[in-house]
Formats: sequence, structure tokens, C-alpha cells
Amino acid sequence: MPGAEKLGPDSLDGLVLVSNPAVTPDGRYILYTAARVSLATDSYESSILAVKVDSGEQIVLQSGPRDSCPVPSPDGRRYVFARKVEQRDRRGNKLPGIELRLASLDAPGASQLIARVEGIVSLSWSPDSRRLAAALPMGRPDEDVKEIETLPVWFNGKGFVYKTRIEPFIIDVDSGIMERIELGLNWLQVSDVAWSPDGKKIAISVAADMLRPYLLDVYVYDVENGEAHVVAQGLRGYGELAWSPDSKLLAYLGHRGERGFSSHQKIMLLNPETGGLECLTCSLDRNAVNTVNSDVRFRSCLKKLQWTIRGIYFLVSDSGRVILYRVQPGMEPEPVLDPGEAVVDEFSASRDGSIIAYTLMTPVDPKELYLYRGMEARRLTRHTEAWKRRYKLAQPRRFSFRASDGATVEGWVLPPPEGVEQRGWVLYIHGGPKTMWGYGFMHEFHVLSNAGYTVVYVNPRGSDGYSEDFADIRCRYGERDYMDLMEAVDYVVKQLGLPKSRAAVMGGSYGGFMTNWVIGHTSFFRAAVTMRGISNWISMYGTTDIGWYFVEDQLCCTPWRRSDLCWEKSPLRYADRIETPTLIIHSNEDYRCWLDQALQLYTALKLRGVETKLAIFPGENHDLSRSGKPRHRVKRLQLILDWLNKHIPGARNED
Ligand SMILES: CSCC[C@H](NC=O)C(=O)N[C@@H](C)C(=O)N[C@@H](CO)C(=O)O
Repeated sequence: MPGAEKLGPDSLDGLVLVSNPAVTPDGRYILYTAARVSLATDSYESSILAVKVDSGEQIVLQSGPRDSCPVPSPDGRRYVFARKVEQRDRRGNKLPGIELRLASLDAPGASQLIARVEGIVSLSWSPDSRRLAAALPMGRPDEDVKEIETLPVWFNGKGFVYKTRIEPFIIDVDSGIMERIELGLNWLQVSDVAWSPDGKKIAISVAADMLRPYLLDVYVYDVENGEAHVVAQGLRGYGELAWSPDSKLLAYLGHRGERGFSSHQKIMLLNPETGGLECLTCSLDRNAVNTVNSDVRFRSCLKKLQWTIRGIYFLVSDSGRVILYRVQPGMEPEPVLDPGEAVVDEFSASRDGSIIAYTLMTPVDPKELYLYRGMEARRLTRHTEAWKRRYKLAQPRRFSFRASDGATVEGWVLPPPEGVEQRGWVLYIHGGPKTMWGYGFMHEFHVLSNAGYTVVYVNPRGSDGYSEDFADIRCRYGERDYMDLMEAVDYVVKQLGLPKSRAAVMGGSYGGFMTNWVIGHTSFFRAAVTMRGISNWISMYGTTDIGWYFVEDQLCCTPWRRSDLCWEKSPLRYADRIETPTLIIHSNEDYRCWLDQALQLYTALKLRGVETKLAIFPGENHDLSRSGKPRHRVKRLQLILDWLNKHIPGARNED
């Protein structure tokens, strides 16, 4: 029975974000994190819980409020987890970090394992449960003047990282003694570590070329003699690793860069003896990771691929859905858990693959914990039930249309819930561009729909969830992607009857770029909201944390090579054509799309007399809408509603 309350911006309060479903290798327990959004404390109060698989009994393991990321040991008796700690240096600069803690599954409490690290990039237990291989960021920036001689300079959510090296370690869990694994590299960023099931080796994927950090090498470190040797070089992508149960082969999550950063992540089989590499998922032509957008996620430390005796498990993004797949060397990939119009958001499997723990969401259900065993899926938690009962949530409807070049483009409309009159509608453009809209829960969409705005969300060319070719818009930003969106607008007006004079456009990041592009190329929309966006590719070059190479790869230009192209594709170039009242939302620590992107657009609009407003969120970064301080998230939503309400007033019968 749907609730009666309007789902407004502050409905975030009390919502529980379920994440990190970690099954113990013996399949007895599932450990997970539950984070409650609290407006009172302006934080996410996170604790660690467990479910006993056989009885379904729930246990609170760590009551928080800043605990997350449990990683159980192979013997199923202990787990390590992260406790967020905040310190300040002598100058008062925030020093966010975490403490690594060790706890027993049979007794309460926990002890400190590592006092304070900047973060944890990867953890992998030794099979005897006595040690951990870890990839940890080391090195802090200068407290006062930053004296920088390396790249990258900064990273979103982490701050200045020019002194940070991500290094591999072995940690003895009983003594807490940490030993660095020496790879003989001057500069290194480890992306993953994986301890082999026979206990003899640790596989490490690492970027070793500071000027080309997207190139990854794979090392195998011999635990007994302390020697490491390279088994593959120049790979790309996520770089996650998983050993085969017989410790002979490695699964590598990534690609060879066939289509630059538009390439799908693939499961590659790597033979460390011969260096042979084989793609196991190329026939699928889908991205072997979860890229669906959602704003109800919380920190997770689970691996994206896992190799059990039943095969290699991984998630696949497909037409807005996220499906759990499995592949065996020499065989075709097969779906194991297809949730239908839903998203398997994260998963882990027991050692024998007989038990799979996962979180699931749908467009109307925030994430909950599930268990898959013997071909049956069972929901284990109900953390969001009471929250859901309070509100009215409308159900989205899928649509698809044939674009002018013959391709099929997919989208969804989320109308206002029953009893709420439609005031107008919003074309909401996702970021990436290689992410997708689909069956993920979007709290923000329900806020808009409850305020009377139908939300139209489309996966134009450049999006994920389809073929690699569909996702590849390199050198062509603002062309086919723009056409797909405007053809979708035409479709929803003509076929679904949405009123053409009450439309707004909005989006974040690449979606902010596209919003800026749209308003420079059409005056169709009554209002625009551009968030964490891009307005100038020339100044985006060298400031974005996703790398100077991102602009070159995606736009095919640099400020000194084909700069005309960079400028041609910059929304700022068309600022003199913009007439749409535009709200610009940006965070002052957004190192992905730096604040200059917002300031330049704002200044241009102001000077040209276009109605505009710039809202800068202090202390927030690129992820404001997804993991920003809860009160800032509420304020952001309120600003958006105020802007839409101002520019899309009443007059309902004019179409
Ligand atoms: C180094 S290539 C990865 C770039 C990345 N693309 C995929 O998401 C990216 O961060 N692009 C941003 C410009 C962007 O649009 N980000 C999106 C998706 O994360 C956002 O919503 O913030």
C-alpha cells in the first residue's frame, strides 16, 4: 500500500543504504554494511551487520557509526573492516583516512590492525587466513605550499595526490606488521592485489609510467623467495585480478584499449607462465562491469570479479539492467542471475560458488540484500521497507524509438505518482558518457516526479549497456549523441503527449556538458540545470583528475594539437546563442570537472543577460548528488525544484 507523504528533498533522511554483501568463503555468513542517512548529524551512519545463511538470523557486528567494507577471512572466522577517521594536520587541513580493524565473527569487539591510512585500494587474504595482501595509498601532500613535480596533481574525493604512491604490502594480521612488496619501481599506482589459492603467489596490477598511468602491468610476486616478475604489460581498464582455483591462470578485468576509454571492460584470461592473453567475453559485446546510475549507493570494497570452482563471476550492463554472469575458459559467457527489470549491484560468491550474496535494486526499490542458492533468489533484509511505506513512488515506463540513422535508442519516463498533477517534464542526461540509465534506484528522480515533473531519461549514443560501437563517440561529442536526445524529445512530445512548452533539461558531468551543448543549440527548453559540467575542453585539459589523456582520447585534440576541434566541441563557444534560464551547480572541490567550467559559463551568461544562478557547494566534490553531505544534497534538490518551479509555472492547457 503506497504511502501518502510527498517525497520531497528531505526524504533522504532515514533512508538506509545497503552495500558490500560479502559472503564468507564457507558460505555460513553474509556480512554487509547498512548506512543510515541522517540529517540530524549530517552524515551517513554506517554499521556492519551479518546474516546467518542457514537460519536467516541477523546480527549486528559493528554498530558504527563509521564502519564499512567488511572483508571475511578464508577460514570464515574473522574479518577486517574500515573505520573512517578524521584528523587535521597542524594547519587545520582535513586529513580524511581510515583505520583498518580486525574482528572475530564469534565474539564482539574489534582491534586496530593499522592505525591510519589514506584509504584502501585493494585487500586479499592469504588462504591460511594469517596475512593480507593490500594496496595502500602512501604519502601526503605538503601542508602549506604544494611543491609539485609529478602527475597527477589531484584526485576527486582525495585531494592532492601528487605525493601519493599506491603500494603493495603484506600485513600480518596477528602482529599488525606491514611489509612492503618491492617491485623496483620509482613511481607506482597499484590497482589490485590477489593472493593465489595455493598461498604461493600474489598477483599485482600496477601502473608504472607516470605519464601514461592508464597502462597497467601485471606482476606475480613469489611469497617464498620475495621475487616479482612481470607477466603482462601495457594492458588497460580496471585491472582487477582473480586466480583460478588451481592457481595456474589469472582472470584480468580490462581491455587492450581497442576503442580507447570507450572500450568495454572484458574478462581476459592471462597465463602467467606464457604471457598468453585471451578474451573470454568478447562475443558478448557488453561491458563486463556495472555502470548503471544510482544515487543510493554506499562505499563497497568487493571485487568486481571472482573465480570459484564454477567459473569466473562478473556483472554485465545490458540495456539498463545489470546481470550476474559467469564464464569458464573455453566456453561462452552465460547469465547466472538475470533479475529482469532490476540491477544486481554488487555480489560475492562462496568458495564453491553454491551461495551468492548480492544487493538488488529496482527503479522503485532502494538496495536490499539477497541470497541466491540452488537456482532460487531470496531477499534477506528489509532496511528500506518502512521508508518506502511513507512515500508515493511512481513506476517508470520504458520506451524505444528508431533514431534517424536507423539505430534503436532506449529510454524511460517516470511520471508523477497518482494524484500529483503534471506540471512539466525534464530531460535528464546521464554522465560518462559511458554509463547508462536503467533500472537503478534514483532518489532524485522521485523527488522530481513527486513535484509534478515527468522525468525522461534516455541512453543516447555514447551510453553503456549496448555494443562497444554504440558507446564509441570519440571525436564526435555533440553530434549523434545530441541528435539521439533531441529525437527522443520529439518522440516523447509526439508519441507520449508530453507538453512541448513545459520542458526543462538537466544533467551532470558529461550530462552537464550535454546540457550546456543543448542550450547552445536549441531554445526548446524553458529552463536548464547544469551540474558538475564541462563548458570548455581546452581548460578541461590538464585540470581533470580522470587524466589529461581523457580529453585527447575522447575529443581527439589537445590545447596545442587540433585546438580548433577542442574549441568547436566546447559549449562555451556557443554561449552567445544561449537564451535558456540556467542554474549552474558545482562543488568547489570538484577535481573531475573543475570549478572553472562553471565559472566560465556563468560569467558568459551573466554578461549576455541570460537569467542564471551559480550555486557553489563548499567542501563537496564531483559526487555531491550521490555521496555529498546529506544537508547539502537536500539543499541541492531544493535549488533544482525552485529553479524549475520558477521557470515552468502553471498555464497547463497551452499545448
Ligand atoms: C578515464 S576515462 C573515465 C571517464 C569517466 N567516464 C565514465 O564514467 C568520467 O568520469 N567521466 C566524467 C566526465 C563523467 O561524466 N562522470 C559521470 C559518471 O561517473 C558523472 O555522473 O559524474
